Amino acid sequence: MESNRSSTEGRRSSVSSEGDDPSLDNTNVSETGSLSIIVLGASGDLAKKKTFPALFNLYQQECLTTLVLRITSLDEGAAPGISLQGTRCMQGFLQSNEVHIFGYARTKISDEELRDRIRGHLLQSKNSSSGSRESEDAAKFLQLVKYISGAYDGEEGFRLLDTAIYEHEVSKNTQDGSSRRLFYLALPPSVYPSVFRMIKLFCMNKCRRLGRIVVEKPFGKDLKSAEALSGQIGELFGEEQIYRIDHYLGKELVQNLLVLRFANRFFYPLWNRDNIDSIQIVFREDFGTEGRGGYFDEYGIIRDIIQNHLIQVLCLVAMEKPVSLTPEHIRDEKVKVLQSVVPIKDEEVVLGQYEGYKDDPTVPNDSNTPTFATVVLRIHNERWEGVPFVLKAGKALNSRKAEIRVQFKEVPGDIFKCKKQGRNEFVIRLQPSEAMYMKLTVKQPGLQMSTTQSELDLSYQQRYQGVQIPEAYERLILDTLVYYNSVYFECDCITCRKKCQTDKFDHVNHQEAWEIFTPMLHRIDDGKLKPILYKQGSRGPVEADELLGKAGYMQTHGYKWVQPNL
Ligand SMILES: NC(=O)C1=CN([C@@H]2O[C@H](COP(=O)(O)OP(=O)(O)OC[C@H]3O[C@@H](n4cnc5c(N)ncnc54)[C@H](OP(=O)(O)O)[C@@H]3O)[C@@H](O)[C@H]2O)C=CC1
Ligand SMILES: O=C1O[C@H](COP(=O)(O)O)[C@@H](O)[C@H](O)[C@H]1O
Repeated sequence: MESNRSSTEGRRSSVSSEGDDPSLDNTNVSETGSLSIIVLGASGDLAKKKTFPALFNLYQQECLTTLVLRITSLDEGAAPGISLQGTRCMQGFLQSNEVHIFGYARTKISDEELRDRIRGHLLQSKNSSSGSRESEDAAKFLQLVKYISGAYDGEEGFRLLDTAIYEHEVSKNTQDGSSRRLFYLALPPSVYPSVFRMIKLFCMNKCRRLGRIVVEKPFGKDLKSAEALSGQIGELFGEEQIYRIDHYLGKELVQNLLVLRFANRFFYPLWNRDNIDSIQIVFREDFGTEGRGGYFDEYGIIRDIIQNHLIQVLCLVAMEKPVSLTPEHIRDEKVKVLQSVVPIKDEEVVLGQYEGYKDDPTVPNDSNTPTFATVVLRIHNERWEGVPFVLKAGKALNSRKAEIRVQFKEVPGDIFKCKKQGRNEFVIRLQPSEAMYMKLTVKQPGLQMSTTQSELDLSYQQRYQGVQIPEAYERLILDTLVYYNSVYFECDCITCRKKCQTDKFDHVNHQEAWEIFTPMLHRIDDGKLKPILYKQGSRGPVEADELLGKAGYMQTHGYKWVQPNL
């Protein structure tokens, strides 16, 4: 222990004295070193519900892949070595012989207590038929998890963390400088600045290219703080080391949006102001802040969901066709959309706060924080002038759902009087039960000539039976790891490096998104815009439905989409 510690400190002092020596940015270093994933904020909600389960799934997929490959190789008489190597390069998921996971937070708990907190969440999303193998895998996975307690702004904790990581690296015989460290900040952004500094000072390994930082949304609290945060992180780390995650971009049906819009002829002529009357992008949750009051009250629903998740979806729905699928080209088009959004009017905003929100001891009694918001955005460009984009997000509502609802205009000169059946709608259900369905008017089957509302339905569970749709965070974390392991890494030119990054990391447009929301957020922070109380388990304030009506949305009465049975 003593010798490890002193060697860590020796290493550290040489790092700090070398400062920004370009030789540290050694792009030729081997990619074979041990991998340490450090989850900061390991005691929290994101870590237990999403980060650790995603890591577990990646860990498990590696086990399964290896197994399947062996069988395939034997059956086909292929050389097993080649197949295995090929898969490792392509997928490179978490290899138990080289990965270690470190949780870090202030809460004083033991390794075992952290494992107990996580265990149930690892198995929650799994189907019970493979129960005992899952539990065995979970037990093995949890043995890779170690916990270190410390402050976010104190040297001591980060030195302990560095020592623990270093011990792991030494145990894997990793050449100094070739170890990989991925720091995942599952923390409220208010602590990012000190955490960035501590990581840089005490935990960043020698080879700059092999140290990565993953940061969560919201990146800042408004335009000014986001710019300040960018400046702080930019002084300490290279842009290629930073991954800004928006997990909505990793959801299957969000990933599908570009394909849907730009690989299908159907949508081309219809996707514009001549045909579309309104677009809603909706996020609903049927639970409240549940122990996250300390984080949530500082941010509120607009910073938590609308400024990032829903605005990213809006960009993909509204943008023009990018020149190609490279992240730069996609970002260029997204930025144009954001820059075309006109300032939000107070009369096109409804805020809500659910009754009982302030019962959380971490929420102040006079909190003005919205837990619900409906905001109408207007895009001033040739395609969308006059079409309201209604963004709606709420906690403690009557259901959990995220969807995009595109409502078309009425048929001109309607000879069937089908107005009463409702307008055509195209709905993309992001979750739960991924689906796309088109609500349309058809002849009621039978002898008489009457019309009814029906749907063309693509329900994923039914259409893609047996296909396991990955959780958003699996994709995202895998991307950061593929960036480490990828065969593309052989060529280090910037274009090849970027190949392995899809557009799930939002480097640019958070600033434009903050520009849209900052004035309204400041009015809320100053108490000039106030939330209306709504009952838990309701649809939110009735004023929000009224605003939707004013924006032109027409509800189809008597129609309800029923998820098809298998
Ligand atoms: N929860 C979710 O489902 C998702 C969350 N996110 C993002 O992840 C980040 C973390 O969210 P989440 O895990 O839900 O939040 P939590 O409130 O659970 O906070 C995470 C951890 O951070 C520490 N912490 C909390 N508040 C403070 C504070 N004011 N100062 C210092 N440390 C604090 C606590 O650890 P300790 O006290 O032990 O140090 C806590 O366990 C946020 O940016 C959020 O937007 C993104 C997607 C989904
Ligand atoms: O980013 C966040 O997302 C979750 C909801 O994520 P989902 O993938 O389950 O829809 C939300 O609960 C949380 O408040 C927010 O920070």
